[in-house]
Amino acid sequence: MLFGTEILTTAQMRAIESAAMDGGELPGLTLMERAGAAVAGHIRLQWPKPGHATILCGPGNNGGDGYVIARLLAKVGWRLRVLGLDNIPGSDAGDAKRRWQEIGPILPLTLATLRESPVNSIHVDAIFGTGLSRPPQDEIAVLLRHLSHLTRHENTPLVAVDCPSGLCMDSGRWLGGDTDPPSPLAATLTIGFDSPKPGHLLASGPAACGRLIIADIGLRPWRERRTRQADLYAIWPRFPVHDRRAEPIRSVLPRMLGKGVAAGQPQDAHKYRYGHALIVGGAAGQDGAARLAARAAIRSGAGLVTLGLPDDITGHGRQGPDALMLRNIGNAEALQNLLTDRRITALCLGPGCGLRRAADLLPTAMNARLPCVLDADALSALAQNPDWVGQLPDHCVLTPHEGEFARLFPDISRRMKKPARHGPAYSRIDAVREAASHCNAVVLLKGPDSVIGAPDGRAWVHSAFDIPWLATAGSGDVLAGLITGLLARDLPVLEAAGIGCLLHAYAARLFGPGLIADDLPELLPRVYREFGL
Ligand SMILES: NC(=O)C1=CN([C@@H]2O[C@H](COP(=O)(O)OP(=O)(O)OC[C@H]3O[C@@H](n4cnc5c(N)ncnc54)[C@H](O)[C@@H]3O)[C@@H](O)[C@H]2O)[C@@H](O)CC1
Ligand SMILES: Nc1ncnc2c1ncn2[C@@H]1O[C@H](COP(=O)(O)OP(=O)(O)O)[C@@H](O)[C@H]1O
Ligand SMILES: [K+]
Repeated sequence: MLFGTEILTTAQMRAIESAAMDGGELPGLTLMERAGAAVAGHIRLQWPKPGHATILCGPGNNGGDGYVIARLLAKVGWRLRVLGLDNIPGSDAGDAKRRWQEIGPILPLTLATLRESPVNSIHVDAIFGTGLSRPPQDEIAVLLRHLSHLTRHENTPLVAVDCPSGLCMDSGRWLGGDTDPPSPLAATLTIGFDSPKPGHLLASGPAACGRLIIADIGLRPWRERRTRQADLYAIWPRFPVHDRRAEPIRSVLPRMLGKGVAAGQPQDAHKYRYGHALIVGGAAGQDGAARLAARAAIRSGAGLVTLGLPDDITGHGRQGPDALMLRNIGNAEALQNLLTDRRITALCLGPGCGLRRAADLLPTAMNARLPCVLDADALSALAQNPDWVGQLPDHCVLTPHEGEFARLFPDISRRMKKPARHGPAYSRIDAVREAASHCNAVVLLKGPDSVIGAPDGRAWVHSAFDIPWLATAGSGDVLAGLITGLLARDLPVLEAAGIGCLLHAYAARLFGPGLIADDLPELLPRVYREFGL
């Protein structure tokens, strides 16, 4: 099942470009003209009145795009300063450069020439693209430092061609050497080509790119002709994509979430057909977390949801929807007894559980061999007992935030945090894939750039940089409950985690700032309506 927008690594992008060029069907210079024309077109949309532009052209094909942009803007009345370096003779970039030189001069790409640009000039960064493999050095490093200052502190508009220079497009991390620390650019607009790259969506990428647009340069036939199945998707693009590749997700959702005839369900369906989720929470004072999870589970469309709390608090007056069933789960034995009910189809352990209780209940929860979500304290209990990692049931989702991930997978986390000295740098996607394969479970590493990885290597990225208000106490508990509800409803495990992540963020997007976690489950019916369910 494929949906979302495919993310291409830089190596995959290069392979697709080569396939197009090698067949002679799409010469490199034509691709470069299309890339340059796409950027020039978006510059004109953003600034309809011709003004002044400073185009910074690097040594490779990214620089070649820059010369095309210069030529096309000059044609429609823009005033230009073009700064460039030597190009490899005979390259497409060399040809693009010569065509520009028939119109105007090229000044050296140095700090001194950059400083002479008029203050009202927009700047176009065509220095490095996906070919950057080591940290920028010497004169270019100095120039990028100044450009970083202009974009971050002087509000200089910057248009990045493919990506802001210095960013590793496989990880979204700035490449930095020992002597030249990274100079983070903050572009106004980034125009990427054909498909998003990991660097557009992860880590420092989104803040560096500003508004992201993915432009069509006619590579779709070669992208689709590949024999290997795609395994990396952006599941909710916050960027306009040139074609409608994101569309299928809308058609998959009704099938997965809808109930009744229209969704292909038998007409005699009853609540047990939609699953029974068990959410196990903790002691008084912390029981809110499990209550939030249970609310989300029942709003996921699960047929029944049971909230299991310790003996001492289930009797203390009810809170939350009356639709929830309450059970006393005082210890592992009580959990074991409850789990003999074969109608329970998924389990969530962790939110508000407390570490001791989570550690006490976790072996029993794992032994049930049910689809399950382990969150919060259950993850800490797992981190303290690394032997248990090998005993996780088949359909298991771990939902760590960065701190929990570091406790669970300290070596992987250290690799992810080591300074990025060369590309492709170790990314959140690499880390999650490694973790998922290590524990044979789906791992959802939460954050503004959530990555969901399956043990078979499939991975989905969800970008939530546009909704910082989702980072609010209890929102992770809601996510855990929502995923549990979807698992109870028999969604495959990667889909349950990914779609849970998507619906959760979509609810936050609908609500806007001021959101508290309690609002999220109540917004789910509106989210389903927006998806046409
Ligand atoms: N025909 C193609 O392959 C197309 C490429 N396009 C553009 O080309 C870009 C990729 O081009 P390239 O692969 O030439 O690479 P880039 O233009 O991104 O830059 C890499 C160039 O700089 C050198 N380099 C790498 N790191 C360096 C460093 N730290 N200091 C100094 N030099 C360094 C590399 O050896 C290479 O020559 C894309 O981002 C896109 O903008 C587009 O024109 C579409 C078509
Ligand atoms: N900066 C951010 N922007 C958008 N979403 C975020 C950001 N940081 C975290 N999130 C999301 O918010 C939720 C927080 O979960 P978690 O850290 O478990 O919080 P809690 O334990 O308080 O429930 C996750 O879904 C995560 O992906
Ligand atoms: K660039």
